[in-house]
Amino acid sequence: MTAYRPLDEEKAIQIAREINQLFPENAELSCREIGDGNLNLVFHITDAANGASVILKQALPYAKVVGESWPLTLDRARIESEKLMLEGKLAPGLVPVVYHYDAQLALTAMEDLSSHHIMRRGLMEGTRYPLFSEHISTFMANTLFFTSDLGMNQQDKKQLVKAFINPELCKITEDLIFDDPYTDSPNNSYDSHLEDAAAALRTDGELHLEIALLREKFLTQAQALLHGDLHTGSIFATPESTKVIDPEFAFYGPIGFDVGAVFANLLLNYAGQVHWSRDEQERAAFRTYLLRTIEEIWNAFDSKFRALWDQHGVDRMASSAPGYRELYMKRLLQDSIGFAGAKMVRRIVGLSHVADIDQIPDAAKREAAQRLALAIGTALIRRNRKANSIRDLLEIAATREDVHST
Ligand SMILES: Nc1ncnc2c1ncn2[C@@H]1O[C@H](COP(=O)(O)OP(=O)(O)O)[C@@H](O)[C@H]1O
Ligand SMILES: CSC[C@H]1O[C@H](OP(=O)(O)O)[C@H](O)[C@@H]1O
Repeated sequence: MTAYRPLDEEKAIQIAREINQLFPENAELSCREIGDGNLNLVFHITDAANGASVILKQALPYAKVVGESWPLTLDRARIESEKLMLEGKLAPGLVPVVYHYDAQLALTAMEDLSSHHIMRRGLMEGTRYPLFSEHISTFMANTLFFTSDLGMNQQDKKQLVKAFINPELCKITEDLIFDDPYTDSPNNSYDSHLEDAAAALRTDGELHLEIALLREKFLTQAQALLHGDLHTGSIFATPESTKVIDPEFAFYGPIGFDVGAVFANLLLNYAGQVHWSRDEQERAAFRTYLLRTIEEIWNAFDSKFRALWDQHGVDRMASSAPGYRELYMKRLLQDSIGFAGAKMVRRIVGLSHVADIDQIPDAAKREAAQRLALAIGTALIRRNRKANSIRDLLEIAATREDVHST
């Protein structure tokens, strides 16, 4: 049995050689550590002879972004590999293939997706993804419906809840999204020009009530097996293809948390367009594209989820009680809007930010993007329980304006 040890590039090559059938015995392999996320090591290994390649992802026993002072369970590597394999069955073609999982090394060998781009980067460069709404709505409808009490055996579901208990990673979300931004937490991090906006978040009782309710949902509602961190940095895309990676935050939670994550990250890019677009015309066009994408995602998700319910629903009461389905879908929409808002706010004042905003070099433009993201995020949080349609979200985004400080 191999004991756990963090790999370096040389050791990663050795491990790749030991994994059956990844590479021919005498292959000349090269390796680069390419991890740019907050938590893990990611090794890209290539065979010089034919360009064949593989990704080895290894969990560290602490959060990489903070260091050894923030210990973190290695079990997240098991959760990630098992979730990826389940997603591969429920949403074929929309996740990388898992070749191998090593529990001792907390390591997953998976398909190399370097032919794709991280979607966050693509959006920052102005790339459009015409099939994204189709793909991500299928991914979410299939993975969420078939792991919920609506779409799977309810006794088996309880076993899945147990297998995906993920307390340490849930605690990160509970703190970073549903607590820190609303108090004077040492985890928070924001530009000094935002002090007034950050202070306002700490004293806004109406906002705190909505966040407390969303937090309660996140803590208690085992509705479906979530990806748990479905942001555009966890999506590889080309105009033709979409692949979702990095489900180490997976657990049984409220469906709107995944849907809201997608909305939030498209809206963070929307705010960042104050810089990423070349001129006002391009900005308006790209923002229209982003809002249209959100609308398409919701509409496609809603109709695919309902169709799965029609064809594969297992819960007699849920399928037959008059008005239940309408209420269920309306609550999903409201939750998605609320969680989207919470996820936007945390990326501006909390511990971990997004490149769409942080990599804006000009301070005045960055501030405009940050304030726009906060204005949209807080408005979504306030609206969530009153929302009736995806148009509520679109109207909120479209009517908040860029505010330049200079
Ligand atoms: N299957 C893959 N194929 C190619 N590159 C990958 C793959 N998985 C991860 N990466 C690269 O590693 C980076 C970090 O991966 P990610 O899973 O997001 O790590 P973390 O869990 O630390 O956030 C990604 O942004 C991407 O550049
Ligand atoms: C200390 S973890 C902060 C943050 O990082 C995770 O993102 P990723 O794994 O994609 O880098 C997650 O969003 C956490 O909230």
